[in-house]
Amino acid sequence: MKQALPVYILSGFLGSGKTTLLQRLLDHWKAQGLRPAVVMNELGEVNLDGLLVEQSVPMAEMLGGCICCTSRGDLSTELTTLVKKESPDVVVIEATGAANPLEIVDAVTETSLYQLVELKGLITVVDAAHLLELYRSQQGSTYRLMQEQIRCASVLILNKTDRVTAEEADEISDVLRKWNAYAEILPAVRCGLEPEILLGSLGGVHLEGRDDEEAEEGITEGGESAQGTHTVHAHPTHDHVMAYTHYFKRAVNSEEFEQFVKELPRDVYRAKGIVTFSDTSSRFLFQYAYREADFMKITPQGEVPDVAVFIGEHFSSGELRTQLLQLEKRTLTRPGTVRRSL
Ligand SMILES: Nc1nc2c(ncn2[C@@H]2O[C@H](COP(=O)(O)OP(=O)(O)OP(=O)(O)O)[C@@H](O)[C@H]2O)c(=O)[nH]1
Repeated sequence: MKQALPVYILSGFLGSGKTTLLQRLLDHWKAQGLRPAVVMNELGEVNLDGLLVEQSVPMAEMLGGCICCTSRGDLSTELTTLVKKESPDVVVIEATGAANPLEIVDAVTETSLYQLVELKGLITVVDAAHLLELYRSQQGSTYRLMQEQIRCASVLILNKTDRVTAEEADEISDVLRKWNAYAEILPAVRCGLEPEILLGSLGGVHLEGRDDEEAEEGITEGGESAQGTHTVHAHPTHDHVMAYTHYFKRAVNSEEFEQFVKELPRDVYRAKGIVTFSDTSSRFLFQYAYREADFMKITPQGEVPDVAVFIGEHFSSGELRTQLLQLEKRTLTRPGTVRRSL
C-alpha cells in the first residue's frame, strides 16, 4: 500500500519562532533527499515569511486572512492541489500566529478523507518571555489563544529561553505542563533542536502507518491477541495525539463497525470517514460528533481510499488502531455473505 503523506502543523503565537523552525525542518528534509512542501498562512496580503523559504520549496499561500477563520474547505483545497501538483514527501502547514489550531487539524483530517495524507502532529512554538509576561498578568485574548495553542500541541517548543532566566524557564515549563500534561516540552534558543529529536518526540508510531503488519502479527485469527487480550500494545498508550488516521486495507462488517463507533472513548469527540462494508453493497460516509453517529451512502468520484479519522484529546490511538485492525482481520477470516439492505 502507498505510504500516507506526512503533514505537520506549526502553531504558535505571532513571532514565537515558527518560521525559524520551519527553515530548520526544511533544511533537515532536504539534506535527507526529501522533497518538502509548505502551506503558509499570513494575516496580511503579503507572505513575508515565504520570502525566507528557498524558492525550490513548493509553497501554497493563503493570504489576507487566518486559516481558521476562512472556510476550512479552502485549506483542504489548497492542500489537495499542492499534493497533486507537487507530489511532495512531506508537508508543513505554518499557520498565522493568530490561528486556532483545532480548526486546522479539522481541515487536514478532512483532506485525508480524499487524499492519502496523514496528520503526524501539531508542533506549538512558545515564546518563553512573552508567555511568562502574559501568565503573570493572566488576561487578554492573546493569553487565551496561547493557552489553546499549547493545550492541543503534540509537542511544545519552549523557545527564546535566552530571554528568560533559568528560574523563569522552570516556572514557564510548569505552566506548560499544567495546561498540557501530555506533550513533551523541548526548551530551545532559535528552535535549535535536533530535528530527529523533535520529530521523534511526536511519538505515536501508530501515526506512521508503517507497522501495520507488525501489529497485525500480534492478533490471532479470532481477533484476540496472542496474549489473550483484546488489545495489543506494541507501543506506549495514551500518547497525546490530536488525530488518528486509519487507512483500511479491507472491508469491515457494518454492524461491528457501528458498534465500534458507538463505543468510541469519550475523549474522541469527532470522527469521520469513508468505509466499505463487507455486508452492504454501497460505500458509506460516516460522521461522528459528540456521541452521535451518522452513516450516509456515497459513491465517491475518482479514487478515494477507505479511511477513518478520529479527533480528540489525549485518547489512545493505539487502542483504536488495534480494534480497527481486529475488525479488518475478522472479515478476512469470515467474509460477509449476508448483505444488509442499508
Ligand atoms: N532572542 C531570540 N529571538 C528569536 C528566537 N527564535 C526566533 N527569534 C527571532 O524572533 C523573531 C520572530 O521569529 P519568526 O521565526 O519569524 O517567528 P514566527 O512565529 O514565524 O512569526 P509570525 O510569522 O509573525 O507569526 C525573528 O526575528 C527571529 O530571529 C530565540 O530563541 N531567541
